[in-house]
Amino acid sequence: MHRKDQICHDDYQKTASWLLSQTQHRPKVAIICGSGLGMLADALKCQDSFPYSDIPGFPQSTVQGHASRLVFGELKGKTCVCMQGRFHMYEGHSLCKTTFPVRVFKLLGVETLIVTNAAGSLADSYQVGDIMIIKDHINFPGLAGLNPLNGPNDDKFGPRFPPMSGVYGKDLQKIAFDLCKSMDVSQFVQEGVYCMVGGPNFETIAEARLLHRLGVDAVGMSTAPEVVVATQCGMRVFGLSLITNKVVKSYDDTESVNHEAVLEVSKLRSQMLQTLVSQMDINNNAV
Ligand SMILES: O=P(O)(O)O[C@@H]1C[C@H](O)[C@@H](CO)O1
Ligand SMILES: Nc1nc2[nH]cnc2c(=O)[nH]1
Repeated sequence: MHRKDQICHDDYQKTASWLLSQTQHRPKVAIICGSGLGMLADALKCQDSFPYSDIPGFPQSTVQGHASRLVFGELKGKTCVCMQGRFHMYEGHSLCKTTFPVRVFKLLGVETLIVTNAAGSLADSYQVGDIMIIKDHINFPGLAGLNPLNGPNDDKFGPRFPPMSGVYGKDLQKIAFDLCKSMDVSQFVQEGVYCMVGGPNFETIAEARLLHRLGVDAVGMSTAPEVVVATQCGMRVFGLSLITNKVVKSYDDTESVNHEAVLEVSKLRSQMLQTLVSQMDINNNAV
């Protein structure tokens, strides 16, 4: 029995079949664009694009800075599909809806998922504008029982109890580091642990201190559910956080973060991120 908010295999298949009937592209790589990072899709050649409102079964994005389009195209010889706008739990979507596109991508034949997000830094050494290569995540909603894999397991997508160690592929991280060196931007590049919180409010100072003590380098409101679902169905995952602000950890600090500032920094660094993602040699499996 499926609960009302659960989605069955046929629902994913219907959306995938519709997309396959509308485009000749057969993507192997999917890219999810974080807040203000939608221009990553601009690098795609021979584009076919679909507003989410035209795609059967697709959720709608409600957040400023997230255009609602799925863009197919070629990137450095790879066929890609790019989400210009993701879905967040705080928008009121169930986690199944939030991650709906990832399973659709699996049915399209996608093998690698690239996730990007805007995040606030806890690590003292990070600067606004840095790019953090995600080496692992803490899924706070997941630890509290809010998991997109809850409910009856669909074995066609993967096992009931998928392991989550080594989720972010070391090979792809190394490719990214090497590329950053050759682009001469290593000084802006970090490697760290991303933590998803539910949002939509930003952190209190006590929460920020807690996350810092837990070893979190950057905090945001997305990504982990998508990565969990992609991992369960056997995709390789690579993740990037753009550090849009430093999370306030001191009661003496009078600064505070807001979404407009997040979008502003995203705009400033989106070109570098676009170059990095578009130049990554995903097919190179060298570790
Ligand atoms: O979609 P992402 O994770 O990039 O969006 C972040 C988290 C919130 O949605 C928003 C806060 O400004 O940016
Ligand atoms: N939770 C959270 N999400 C963010 N997204 C961008 N910056 C932040 C932040 O400081 N905290």
